[in-house]
Amino acid sequence: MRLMLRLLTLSRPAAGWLALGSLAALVALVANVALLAVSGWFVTAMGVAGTAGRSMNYFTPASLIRLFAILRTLGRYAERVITHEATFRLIASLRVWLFQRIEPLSPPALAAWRSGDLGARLRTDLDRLETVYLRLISPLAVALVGGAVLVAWLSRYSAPLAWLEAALLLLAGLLGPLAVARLSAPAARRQVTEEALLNAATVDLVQGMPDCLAFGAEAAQLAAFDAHSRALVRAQVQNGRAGALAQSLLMLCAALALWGAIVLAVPLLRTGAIDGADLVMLALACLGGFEAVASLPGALQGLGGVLESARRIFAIADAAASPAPGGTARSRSSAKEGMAPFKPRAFEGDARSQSPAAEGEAQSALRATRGPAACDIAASGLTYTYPGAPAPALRDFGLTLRQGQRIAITGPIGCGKSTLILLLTGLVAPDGGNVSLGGCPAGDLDGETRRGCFAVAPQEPGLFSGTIRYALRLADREADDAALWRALRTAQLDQEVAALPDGLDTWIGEAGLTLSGGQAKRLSVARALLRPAPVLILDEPTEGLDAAAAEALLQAVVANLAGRSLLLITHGKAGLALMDAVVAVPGAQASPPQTA
Ligand SMILES: Nc1ncnc2c1ncn2[C@@H]1O[C@H](COP(=O)(O)OP(=O)(O)OP(=O)(O)O)[C@@H](O)[C@H]1O
Repeated sequence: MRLMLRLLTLSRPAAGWLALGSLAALVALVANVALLAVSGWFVTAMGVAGTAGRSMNYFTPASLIRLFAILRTLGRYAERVITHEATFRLIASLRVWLFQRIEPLSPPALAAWRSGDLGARLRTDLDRLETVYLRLISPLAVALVGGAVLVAWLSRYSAPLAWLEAALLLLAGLLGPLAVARLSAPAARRQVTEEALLNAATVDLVQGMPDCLAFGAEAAQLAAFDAHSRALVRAQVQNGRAGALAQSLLMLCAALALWGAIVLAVPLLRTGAIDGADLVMLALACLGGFEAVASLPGALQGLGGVLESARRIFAIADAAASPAPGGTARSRSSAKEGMAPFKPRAFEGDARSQSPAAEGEAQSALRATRGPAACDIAASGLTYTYPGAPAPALRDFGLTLRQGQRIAITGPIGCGKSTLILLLTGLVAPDGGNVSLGGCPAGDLDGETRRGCFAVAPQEPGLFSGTIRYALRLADREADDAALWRALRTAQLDQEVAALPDGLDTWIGEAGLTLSGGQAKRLSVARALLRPAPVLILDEPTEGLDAAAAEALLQAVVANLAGRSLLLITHGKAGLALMDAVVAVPGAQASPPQTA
């Protein structure tokens, strides 16, 4: 019930449209029942009049039939257009709502969800909510009002007939389907879960295919896939049976209503309270009334699955809203209440990088556009443990990086160097310690402002399916081709891109699969260079490059920093001589600080 109320609350923006669509559906329903009843009455009355050799006014019923036929068509058209439009808009906005809710989930929190399962929640589960709005709420309202109107009209002729119709409508449209839905709820829930599992297994299978083949594990993977597929089919069959049962009950009740109407109306005919044409009209109206509840069995039967989808959607939305373990959930709002919004100082440059030699092309490009803001970083006592991890990934770490400084972070594998990036950029909240950016406590900044301080080339480059131009413009949508080529040149990738037949328009495939590891890395570096942020963070940018290429890349990057700070995370020796200091993460052997 709570889930249903939350779903109804979410539909509030489209409530007006859904009400209008329901009104159109009501008009179509009433017109249809009236059309059936009046047609039956008219044909019978004409037959009786013809047999008796009497004349009758057929203009009025013929006009009514035409009117009801037009109203039915218009009503159905309007109902389809309005409710579908409203529902699709609602689902689209719900998708954005959910995306905005999960966006602040830090990468480690999102890593707990399988990507296929996340996709299923964002797509299939959300789409399934359409059933609630389109096939349940609106039809239920129409059935209640339309059924009440019909029963009230029938009661003018015969109270028992009205009661019988009401009882059968209730049984076929509500009680029966609810009972069937209750019986089939476990299967409905299983269907949703199995669909999601199959989705996740499909993604895993496709993404991990090369490894499966390499290790000869494809049979085991396919067996798991097959098991989910069979479980899904079993759940679908059970649901199909339950649906057939509810539909059969509906048809049985409609037939009973027809026969009940005849049985109850015959005595009225005998007493002269109604004539033969009225009897046919009442019987057909009773039968036609079942259109009001025709869609409810299917909708109610799917309710278990819909509620399961809603539960899955709210589970992930609530996970994003609840505080991260040991810290607060990342802020989605702009500055917190009462806090002054972060205003980065205008960038004035750094003496070390202001020499004409050091002032590269990137600097002039950045000055021509927005120019970086200054952002001194001061971090102290940073400690973070990943959810479920037995020990902190980073413990009591401190760092000071003045605007324009270049610092290398070194340390052994797994000592928390990449975790430091997540903590600085606010993608995870520290369990302990503080970060200040531009003299402002980082916790007071909204996510966008905070992330705006950094341009990051992560250890695992996140490249979308698209062209090289598309990948680069993710960092700066306004960057022209000249700027893209400058960034590629600094990242030592321009010659390789220029040699491609399509150049910047070369398609790099899903996750940059058509690129080598080193090329993907350098593309990610070029992308970070394009972002006009005051702090550049490069996580193992030289991985996969030989010593000379690694040195050349870092020399070019440093020459084109244009006053930006550089945080270089590295295992290697390349570029260390260009740094102002080398900081070892606790636990690692500290290298003596070096000056450029
Ligand atoms: N999402 C995660 N969930 C749980 N533990 C994680 C997660 N990401 C990293 N870790 C763990 O945290 C520790 C620090 O990881 P991190 O990637 O920060 O190390 P690193 O110093 O960058 O390693 P490398 O030198 O291999 O790049 C490691 O022990 C790692 O296994």
